[in-house]
Amino acid sequence: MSILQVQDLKKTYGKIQALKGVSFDVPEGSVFGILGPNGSGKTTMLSIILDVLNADSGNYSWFGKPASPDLRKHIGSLLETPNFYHYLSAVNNLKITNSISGRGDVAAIDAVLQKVKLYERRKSRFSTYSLGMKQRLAIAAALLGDPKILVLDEPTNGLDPVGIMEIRELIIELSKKGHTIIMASHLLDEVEKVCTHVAILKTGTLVTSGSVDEVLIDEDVVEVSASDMQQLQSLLLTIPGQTKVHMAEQTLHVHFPKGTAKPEEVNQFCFNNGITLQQLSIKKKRLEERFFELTNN
Ligand SMILES: Nc1ncnc2c1ncn2[C@@H]1O[C@H](COP(=O)(O)OP(=O)(O)OP(=O)(O)O)[C@@H](O)[C@H]1O
Repeated sequence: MSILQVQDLKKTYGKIQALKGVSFDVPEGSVFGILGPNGSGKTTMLSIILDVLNADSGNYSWFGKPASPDLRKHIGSLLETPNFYHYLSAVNNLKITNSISGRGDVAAIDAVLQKVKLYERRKSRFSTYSLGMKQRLAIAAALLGDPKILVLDEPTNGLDPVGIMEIRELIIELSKKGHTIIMASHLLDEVEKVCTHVAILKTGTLVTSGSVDEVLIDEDVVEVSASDMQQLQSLLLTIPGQTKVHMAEQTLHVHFPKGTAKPEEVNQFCFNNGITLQQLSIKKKRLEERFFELTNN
């Protein structure tokens, strides 16, 4: 079931077309990454689906219904880092957040601090926290009221590798606990590690969306090597069905249309033609490689 359906959203700022008719669906339970180079429209998209900004046209629905204040209670969000009080503890900061937003109750504060693994440090001043802990507190604030959905804009921005890893683990943990997470990011390696689905934007246009596997696998690539690489390359150019053969570092990549490569047939073909393969594997594309292919960036 789709938790969010976005249909043909358009938004301009003066002469700038930030979104040029973007549509995609976010499946329930997914960790959905919205990716794109700087200025591609990620923040504009998140601001519209959170009702912070009005679209010029198009629509979106949460749980199959148009946005409403009641539905909004099921969505926690983190668009900008909240202004926490430096001299107050996590607990007291969240009490203030709670009294302003009316989300959750004071009793829920301990629970959200446990979820983001700040419970042990709940009484320490905010000023003593690492950047990663500060970001986890911001996510705790978004979790008040136990929303089914979390919308996060660049949740690892400005963090060091340890902070990034903490947020990654937290997102995976929250997903396991049943939250659907929608996050904008430009850290492709991180997205590949945490996201189940992605939408890729380029200058306001959706380039592709779907499960990470669907987006990554646009063709099959078999990676092979043998003692005589020149001879192998000449032979592979004659194998039925291949669309491209090229040398990549120490191996040869043989491309086939999606879903058609059969490694055992490649092996048999080489063997029948007098070549014993030293290596044979299906090559999986990295999200980074696919992203650059799709956005030409
Ligand atoms: N308030 C605004 N006024 C004018 N132009 C804007 C405004 N906000 C965004 N834009 C422009 O709209 C386009 C999309 O911006 P947006 O911030 O949505 O992209 P983004 O993908 O989130 O970028 P980044 O990764 O740099 O945060 C950009 O060209 C940006 O300059």
